[in-house]
Amino acid sequence: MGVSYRSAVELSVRYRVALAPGWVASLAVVAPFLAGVSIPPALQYAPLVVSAVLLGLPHGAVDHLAVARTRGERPDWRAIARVFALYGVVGGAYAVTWFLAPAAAFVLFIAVTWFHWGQGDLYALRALADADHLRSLPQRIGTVLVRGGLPMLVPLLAFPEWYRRVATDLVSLFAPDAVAAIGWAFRADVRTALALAYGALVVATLAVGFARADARRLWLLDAGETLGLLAYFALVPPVLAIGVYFCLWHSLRHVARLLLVDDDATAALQNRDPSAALARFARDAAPLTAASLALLGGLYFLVPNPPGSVPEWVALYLVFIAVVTLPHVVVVSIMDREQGVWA
Ligand SMILES: CC1=C(/C=C/C(C)=C/C=C/C(C)=C/C=O)C(C)(C)CCC1
Ligand SMILES: [Fe+2]
Repeated sequence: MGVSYRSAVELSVRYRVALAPGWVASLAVVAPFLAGVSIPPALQYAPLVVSAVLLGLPHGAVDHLAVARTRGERPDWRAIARVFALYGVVGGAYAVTWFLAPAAAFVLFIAVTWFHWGQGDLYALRALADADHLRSLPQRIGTVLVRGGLPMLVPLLAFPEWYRRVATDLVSLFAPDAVAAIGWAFRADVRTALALAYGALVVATLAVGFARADARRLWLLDAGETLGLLAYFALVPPVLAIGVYFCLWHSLRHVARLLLVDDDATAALQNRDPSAALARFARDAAPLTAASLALLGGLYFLVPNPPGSVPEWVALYLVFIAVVTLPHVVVVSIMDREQGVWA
């Protein structure tokens, strides 16, 4: 079975709306670093802050409508209630885990994001770019691990001290000493072993894809994105790199996916009116984005060591993102199954 999607929307529109902005943004962000210009650390937090209202947080705020729409149904209150229950149970349990075992919760956050951002790119390659070289399940698993490893592993290899600082900021909201439990991850021998294993996976996955590709152009797109992001995450400090990637790569691609399961938004895209399609998304996402920000405010009062600086507020925001990402991954995995992304 092949992946199912709305081929009704032309490839050029899918490229322009979903894929090109991420390419342009990552090139624009990497350029100053190649030129040796440094960006003040305070400014590096800006994209993550912006992601709370633009694309980032909102991309998950349509989950309550997404499963029904993917199945070609109108979301009724039962469908919506099921997703709310999922968020309450899975997100609630994970929130409790942050209080009880923050270091373990952090490691789980990295692992879940690794999978989730990889799965997003698998969909984008197959359904948005029409790539045909990922023919077997092992290739798809390899691609998910490679794509998710770009934002989650490459920064650990290239900027271990930044990575440790952010990990410390998150864990310290709950227990300042607990970060010692993940000190092993920053050791040179561990990072070298991870780099070798990951490098081998990248080469193997791209090589098998090359051998199986009918359309070399689309394999080139995959290889170009992979190696381009590898350079991007190796050169741009991670808070900035991940902030931009989160909004304009992962979230934008997922928003495009949501537009393609919404009949009215799809019609707008067919009419080459992406603004009308995005306006529909904004309307759908606004209520739960606002509710999420209120919950984030509530979390401030619950953590043992509330934030007092921008990095600490961003850490609190990331903990909140972690909690909502776990149920979000369940929703996206159901969409994957319905759309045959892995099949
Ligand atoms: C900011 C940052 C990090 C983590 C970011 C994560 C894990 C973000 C996850 C966002 C999600 C899951 C969004 C939903 O789709 C690292 C890697 C510790 C390195 C230092 C900078
Ligand atoms: Fe997502």
